[in-house]
Amino acid sequence: MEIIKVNNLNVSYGNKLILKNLSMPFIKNKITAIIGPSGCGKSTFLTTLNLMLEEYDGKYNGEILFKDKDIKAYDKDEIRKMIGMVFQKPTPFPLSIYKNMTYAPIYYGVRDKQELRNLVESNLKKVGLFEEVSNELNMSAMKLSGGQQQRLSIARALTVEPEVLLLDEPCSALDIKNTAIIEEMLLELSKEYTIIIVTHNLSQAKRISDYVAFVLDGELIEYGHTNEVFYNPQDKRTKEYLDGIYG
Ligand SMILES: Nc1ncnc2c1ncn2[C@@H]1O[C@H](COP(=O)(O)OP(=O)(O)OP(=O)(O)O)[C@@H](O)[C@H]1O
Repeated sequence: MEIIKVNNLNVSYGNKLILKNLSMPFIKNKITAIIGPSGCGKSTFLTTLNLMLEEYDGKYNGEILFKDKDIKAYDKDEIRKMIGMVFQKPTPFPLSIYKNMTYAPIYYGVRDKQELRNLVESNLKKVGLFEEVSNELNMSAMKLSGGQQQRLSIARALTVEPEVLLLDEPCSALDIKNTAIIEEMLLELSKEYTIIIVTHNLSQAKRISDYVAFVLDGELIEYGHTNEVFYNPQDKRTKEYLDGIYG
C-alpha cells in the first residue's frame, strides 16, 4: 500500500528551483532510501513531506498525498505528528531523558502520569535504550553518548505515535558500532512504521532499504526495488553514481 504518494512535485527556495517534477510512492512498512550527491535536494525533499519546508522559507507545488488525502488538507500539527523527523545530528533537548521523551506527548495533550511513563518506557525499549538508562531517566540527555543521543532522538520521535519516520542521514555522525545498532533497529521498526531515510552511505542503503530513489540535481533519475537499482540500474547516471563517479 502506498502510504505517501508524490505527484509532480516542484520545490523552490525563492527563485531557485530545487526539486523538479518529482513523482514517486512510499510504500507502507517498507524502508525507502533516498540517495544522491550532496546538494541534490534530498533534505529538502524530506522537509516537504511533513510540511516543514515552509519553516525554511521554501515553497512547493504539485501534490503530496498521505493516505490518499492531500497533506495540505490536514492540520499542520497533525501531519508533523503522523510524519515524524529525525535529523543528522542527534538533537536531545537540554533536559532530562524523561523530559525529552514526554515533551511532545505533553504538547499533544497527554497528561496522565502513568500513560506518560508507559510511553517513555515502551519507546526507549524500541530503540534498545531502556535497559541502558532505566536508572538514569532524570539525568540530562546531554550526558548520553552520541549513539545513545541519536537513539533517544528516534525514540522521542516515536512518542507521538507517528506512522512515517523521516530520517536525514541519521548515522553520519556515528561510528560503525552505533551505525549497526541503528540499522538493525530501523529494520525492526519498519514492521511498525514506514521509514524514509536519506543516506550518503550506499552500503547502508543496500543493507536496509526495500526501495531506493536516486536524485540528481533535483530530478528523480531512478526509483525501484533496492536490488534492481543497485544491480541492474536502468539509467546510465544511476550506474555512474553507484560506481562513484559523482561526489
Ligand atoms: N533554507 C534554504 N534556503 C535557500 N536555499 C536552500 C535552503 N536549504 C537548502 N537550500 C539549497 O537547496 C539545495 C538542496 O539542498 P538540500 O540540503 O536539500 O540537499 P541535500 O541533497 O540534502 O544535500 P546534502 O547531502 O549535502 O545534505 C542546495 O543548493 C542548498 O544550498
